[in-house]
Amino acid sequence: MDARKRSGAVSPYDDHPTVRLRVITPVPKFPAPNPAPNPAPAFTEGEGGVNSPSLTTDGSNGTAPARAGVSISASARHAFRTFWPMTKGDRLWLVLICLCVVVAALAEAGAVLLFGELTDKALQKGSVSAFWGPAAQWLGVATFGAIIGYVGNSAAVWVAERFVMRLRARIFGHVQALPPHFFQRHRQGDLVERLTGDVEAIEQMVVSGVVQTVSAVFSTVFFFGAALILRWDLALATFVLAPLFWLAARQFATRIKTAARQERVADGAITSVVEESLGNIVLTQAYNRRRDEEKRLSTEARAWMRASVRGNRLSEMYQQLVEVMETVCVLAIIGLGVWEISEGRMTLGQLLSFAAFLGYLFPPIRQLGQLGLIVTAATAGAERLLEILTAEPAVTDPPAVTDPPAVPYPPAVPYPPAVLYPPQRIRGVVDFDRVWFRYPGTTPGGDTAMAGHAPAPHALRDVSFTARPGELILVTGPSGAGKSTVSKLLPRFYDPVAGHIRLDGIRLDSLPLEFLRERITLLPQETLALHGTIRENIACGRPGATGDEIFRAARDAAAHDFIATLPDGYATHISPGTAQLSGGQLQRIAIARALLRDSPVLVLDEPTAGLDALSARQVIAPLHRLMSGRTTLLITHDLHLAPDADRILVLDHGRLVESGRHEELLPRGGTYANLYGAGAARQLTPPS
Ligand SMILES: Nc1ncnc2c1ncn2[C@@H]1O[C@H](COP(=O)(O)OP(=O)(O)OP(=O)(O)O)[C@@H](O)[C@H]1O
Repeated sequence: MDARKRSGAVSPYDDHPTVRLRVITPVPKFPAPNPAPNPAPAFTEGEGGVNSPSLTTDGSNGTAPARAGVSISASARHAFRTFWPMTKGDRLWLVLICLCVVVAALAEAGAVLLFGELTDKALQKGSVSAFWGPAAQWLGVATFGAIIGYVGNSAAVWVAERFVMRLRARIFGHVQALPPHFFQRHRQGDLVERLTGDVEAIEQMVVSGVVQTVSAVFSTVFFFGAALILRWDLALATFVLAPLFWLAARQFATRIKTAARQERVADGAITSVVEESLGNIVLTQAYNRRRDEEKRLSTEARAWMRASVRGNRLSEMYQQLVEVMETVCVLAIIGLGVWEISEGRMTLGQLLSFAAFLGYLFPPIRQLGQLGLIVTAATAGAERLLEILTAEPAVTDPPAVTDPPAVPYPPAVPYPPAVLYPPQRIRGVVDFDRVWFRYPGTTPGGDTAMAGHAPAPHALRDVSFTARPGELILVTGPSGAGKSTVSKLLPRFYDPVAGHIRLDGIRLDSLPLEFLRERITLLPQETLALHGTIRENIACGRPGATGDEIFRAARDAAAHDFIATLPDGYATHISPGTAQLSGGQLQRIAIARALLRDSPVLVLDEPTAGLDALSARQVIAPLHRLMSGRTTLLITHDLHLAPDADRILVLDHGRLVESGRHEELLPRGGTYANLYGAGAARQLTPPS
């Protein structure tokens, strides 16, 4: 039996065979963006929900130093307390695994005692008949230990993977509810790294860490107990040396952690560079940026290599130092043993058993010292995840209510006399009532990135208008005027900072989010495709739609004909950024999806942007069909549809500066007339 091997890992960079075989990959430590102590977003035991307390996100890339003033052990305790509740449901398994670990350690201690007996009774005397009894017992104990070890290890892997799966699902669920600006401020590669590597690091602390601690503590107790029984005086002399291992681990902890943190940050940076580069391959090739991109990757790869080499070198140094210390201890004990044998106070079997116990005893002691390294490395991962978990969604569901809101808004248009809440049917009256809005994180003081800067102006200032069912409201204005912001407030990606938005007289923030988003269809500027077939891409407008309904929607969106010419027709696979379909074709699939959704309110954000004249013409008719009978907000620079609009809202610097029909606004010679004139001039100007 290889004592070193069974003892498990010697550094955070090694495998840990005793409990589970996962490479421990320590992670970088993130600062808490709030100066105040950060409350843990505890996973509540009952439903496993995530509280999202006061932490704001700062877009940090993880290279910042550790939280000032918070010791490693305090942040480890904080992280453990935060994630431990997630083991609920598996705790009985954990107890069972720990029992297996304890029994396996006991079996090993028994096997070593039997080895001593075998040496004294059979080996030293050269008696074959005395061999069989202890040999059979040893084999029995070893087989029993192996079976228990197998059961324990398999269960540990199962529980650990379940924990990882559950934690990843929770974090992913939380990330999906975060507002768009969160994703603009975090590189995708870094988020991917957190959802993979960091999640596994937490597992190392919460599940494997607990099992490893139990294993190490009990192994130490058993082997030390057995050594005491054999020769208490030698055993005590050995144990005096135990703090040496702890001291060595302490010396290396901080340096190993720093290297591990740098490696993890570099890992995320490499993923980001690859993703960004491949996602932008056209630009890269068209502008001959290949070498620049290679240089970018090489810079990150070098940082990763440096950190990885440094981490492994430290880890190796630690291992070798510990081995030398062990050798010194073993030699001292053997020297003492030889003296004891020569004096007739000890048998050879006892000495060999004692030396074997030492071989078994050192690794769990070393492991206990080194558990600190594993935990501090995992703590860094925990902090990175906590940063995500404490990022608050910009909007939340209202508390479940069945009654009408306490203060009903006096409707600007006649409503049904009794409004059920949430109403059975939404007519689609959209009402902006003195709405002010500023993007989160653009206020100085609210975001470290903004400190020392002037406040960003409000994206919307005191905007009021009403859109009724069947109306086409065209929202236009110069670039940066706040047009797209209107489209983000309606499906509640954000809430106004002042004023209210209402749907059929009900404040949006008092409607369940899912309910609201089912009734407001947004066609964003970028044409969005999901991974899947064209049929699935259309059907996601209304899950459960029949084949006929999908075909009808595709026909009305003028998409059926081109889909039918594709080799796999509706079964053609597309994905985000697909090059198989043109922008106009993708837009028509998006229109088919929206038609199928059949919601009373429609928000179209630049539906013809990026399309050539022919493609733009091809989507106009389907768009008209889509808009018919609904409340439509059409956000656009393109004023082709302006004469058809029931009202045109002109925004400038976040303010609603003009409102009226095309023929009313044009003669005023204001912002609208300028925009319309500029658009017409653009079309009349021949390309140079
Ligand atoms: N995520 C964001 N974070 C901070 N500020 C933002 C964000 N998105 C937009 N803004 C700012 O809000 C203002 C309004 O932006 P918006 O996108 O609504 O303008 P727009 O009229 O749609 O412009 P364009 O016609 O160029 O699309 C701009 O000053 C813009 O810089």
